[in-house]
Amino acid sequence: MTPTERTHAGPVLVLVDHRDGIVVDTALELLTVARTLGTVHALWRGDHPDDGAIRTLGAHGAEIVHHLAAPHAGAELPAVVAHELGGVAESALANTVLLSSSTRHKEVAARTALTLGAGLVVDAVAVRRGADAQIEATVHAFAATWAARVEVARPRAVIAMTAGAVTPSPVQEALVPEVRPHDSGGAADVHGVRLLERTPRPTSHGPDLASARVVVAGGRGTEGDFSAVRELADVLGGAVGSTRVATDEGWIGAETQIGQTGVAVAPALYIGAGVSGAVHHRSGMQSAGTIVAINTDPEAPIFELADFGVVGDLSTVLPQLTAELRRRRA
Ligand SMILES: Cc1cc2nc3c(=O)[nH]c(=O)nc-3n(C[C@H](O)[C@H](O)[C@H](O)COP(=O)(O)OP(=O)(O)OC[C@H]3O[C@@H](n4cnc5c(N)ncnc54)[C@H](O)[C@@H]3O)c2cc1C
Repeated sequence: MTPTERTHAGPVLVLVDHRDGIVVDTALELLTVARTLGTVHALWRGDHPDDGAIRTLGAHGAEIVHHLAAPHAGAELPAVVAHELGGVAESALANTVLLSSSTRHKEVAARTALTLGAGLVVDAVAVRRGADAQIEATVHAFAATWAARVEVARPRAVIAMTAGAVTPSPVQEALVPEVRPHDSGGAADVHGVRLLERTPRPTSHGPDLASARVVVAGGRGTEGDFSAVRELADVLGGAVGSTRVATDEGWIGAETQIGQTGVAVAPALYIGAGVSGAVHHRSGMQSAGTIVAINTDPEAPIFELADFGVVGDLSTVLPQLTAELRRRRA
């Protein structure tokens, strides 16, 4: 491959996640990274972004917002999102695509890379340009016991970034992005899959787990009673997480599971209550800024990585902690 073939120059396209029309933190993180790599384009799927959302995107460096109404059934299927993301990347001449490394978006990332013939990196915690403008990324491998630096060896790159890996920051002078409408490209079944049924799962009213700044997780030690975990998460404005034991037991929804086969989180604060710290769980939370462990067993492996530990019964410690936080806030 010649140096010209290897270049990743051109705009960087960011898939923007939003909730009820409000840009989520992970999207702001991606925009913050994107502008260190090149001109920033954002892809907004769903109802037209309102003025506030467009201002937020401009404040974080987006020069162009591509809008795709995506009104058809099955619009959220990864095959469909990937098809549309790839199409917009082609039309915008974007050789680099950034999206969040959530479970669903990893599939979108893989499919988009296939569509574009791009090099794919998932679970990236940092992205930069190398000496010859190639995209390089740092990924955490083997339950985050290794940090690996990789270079994308194709002219195009699709990078899925771990939530919370960077701190989002606005540009000094906000941009006023141009909004470009796009066609959604037809019904879902043209992409080889068709939506048969959609059943919303009951979710907590707290922030999104993958991008939450505070996560309070409960494990087997809760014995199925997550009320103290939820109360502490509420008072801290955090998300509730869990171990696989807790989800396998049916104590809490599978969408809260943190770890190798669950969600990877990197909050500023992780509190684990009745969680042993098994390697499969650690791989999803050990990038947290500060780790607090509450466990009756002083030999529990989670204490090896905890910044603060309490050896005690969570049914006593959590309510005390919650009460003290409430008292201080009052
Ligand atoms: C292929 C594979 C993939 C997996 N993927 C995941 C994954 O994604 N996420 C995940 O979490 N697990 C995963 N697991 C399971 C993982 O290996 C562990 O079994 C699991 O994380 C343990 O959950 P736990 O900490 O709740 O339970 P345990 O390991 O049983 O630990 C419970 C802890 O609670 C403490 N405790 C008990 N009572 C109290 C109390 N009253 N107060 C305070 N502490 C108390 C105990 O001392 C103990 O340390 C996976 C396993 C496999 C094989």
